[in-house]
Amino acid sequence: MTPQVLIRNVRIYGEGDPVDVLLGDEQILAIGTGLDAGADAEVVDGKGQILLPGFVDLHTHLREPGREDTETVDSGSAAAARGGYTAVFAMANTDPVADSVVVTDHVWRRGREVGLVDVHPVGAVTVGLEGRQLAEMGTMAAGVGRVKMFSDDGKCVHDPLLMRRALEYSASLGVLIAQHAEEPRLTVGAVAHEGPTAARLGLTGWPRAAEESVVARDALLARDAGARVHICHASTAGTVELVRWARSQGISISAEVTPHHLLLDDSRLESYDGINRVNPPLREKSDVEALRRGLADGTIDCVATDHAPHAEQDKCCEFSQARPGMLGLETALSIVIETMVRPGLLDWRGVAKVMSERPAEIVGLDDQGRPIEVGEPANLVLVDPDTEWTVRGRELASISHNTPYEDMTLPGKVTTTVLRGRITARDGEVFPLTGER
Ligand SMILES: NC(=O)N[C@@H](CC(=O)O)C(=O)O
Ligand SMILES: [Zn+2]
Ligand SMILES: [Zn+2]
Repeated sequence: MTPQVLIRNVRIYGEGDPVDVLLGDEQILAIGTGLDAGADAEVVDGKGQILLPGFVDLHTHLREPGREDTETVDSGSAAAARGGYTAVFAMANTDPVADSVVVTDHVWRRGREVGLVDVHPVGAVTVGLEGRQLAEMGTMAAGVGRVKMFSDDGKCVHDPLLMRRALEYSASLGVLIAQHAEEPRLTVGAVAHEGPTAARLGLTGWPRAAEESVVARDALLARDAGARVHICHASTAGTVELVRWARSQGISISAEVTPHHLLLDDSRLESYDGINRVNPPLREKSDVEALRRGLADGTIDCVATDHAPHAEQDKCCEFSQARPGMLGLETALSIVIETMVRPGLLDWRGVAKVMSERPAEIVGLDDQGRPIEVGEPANLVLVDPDTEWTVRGRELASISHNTPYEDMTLPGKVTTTVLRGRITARDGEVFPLTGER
């Protein structure tokens, strides 16, 4: 049995008067004032803080197996717990690729052993992410890891016939296909957003149409297959418009935006620092604005980090040689506060929606993103909205340090994360089930 946790004087969703919340045995036991806990209960002072459902990340790269020098299930889980996450989806572009139940079950088991966050493996859509042959989605879905989401992320499933078949299978299996929308013929050698900045800097451009053409195509394929499609890391104003249109047609489409696409634009590239290289690339201010508005009005369903750890030698090199990707798990909430809450585009209910409820719904997790009520699973995060902190890559829990926010002072901090009634992170310290960190 999990020892009880009593959170005192906290405002649920940042609304109403402060209350006490008693957690025990995986569930919320009581909500009220002046609650009493057992003698061995852990008491957390929630004064001035906000209680939200634990965050769910549909897009995380944990690099295990294959690049354990850059991140592992262990280190990535620590980053997730510190960032307020209670569930993450670990992308399939590992080495070996997660295109078989052996790999997906391994990732799931490692996650359970570490116990800091529920690590849900994402299965590859095609064998080896090569885009030629469908992977055994059904076998992965039936494994102990119960794969619920499939993606070739890192690469686009660009063959329309294969994508169509994948969508058809996914509909019958009841799983989700997440597409990295990138028409590869339009992005040969591309390293930066195609626009005035890339032209001036002499960087090969990645046009918006490379993303948007695949979003449009996949919306139509999903319509015809009677399937759902999820768009990874939406980065352009046009993608927001296309998702809006598709939904108005009754098409089952969902989309995520990353924190970095909500905050940063391609003016960052002036320094030629590889830290700013990411797929899809940082776009223009007008795209950032459209993505924020799209997230605020629900056209974009959720925030997903695309946490992409890379080794120093793979980032600290010529811009065009740098690997694309940025850390995101520990900074996501602060970026959402900075870009959405502070400007008045989202309230705390809205944060709960885009960081927890919608992602859980999209992928069909029934124990996450739940209302904060008695009897519901105790997967929760406690947030101090009034504090500020300065990001230092070396102080993050990830093995890699490639944060684009180095030395930036950001608002808001996760103080405590609770998974099934057990504290997984508190004031930056993490509490794994295994002692081998
Ligand atoms: N986002 C990135 O720039 N990189 C991701 C792959 C991906 O999400 O496309 C990675 O695996 O490093
Ligand atoms: Zn991607
Ligand atoms: Zn990714």
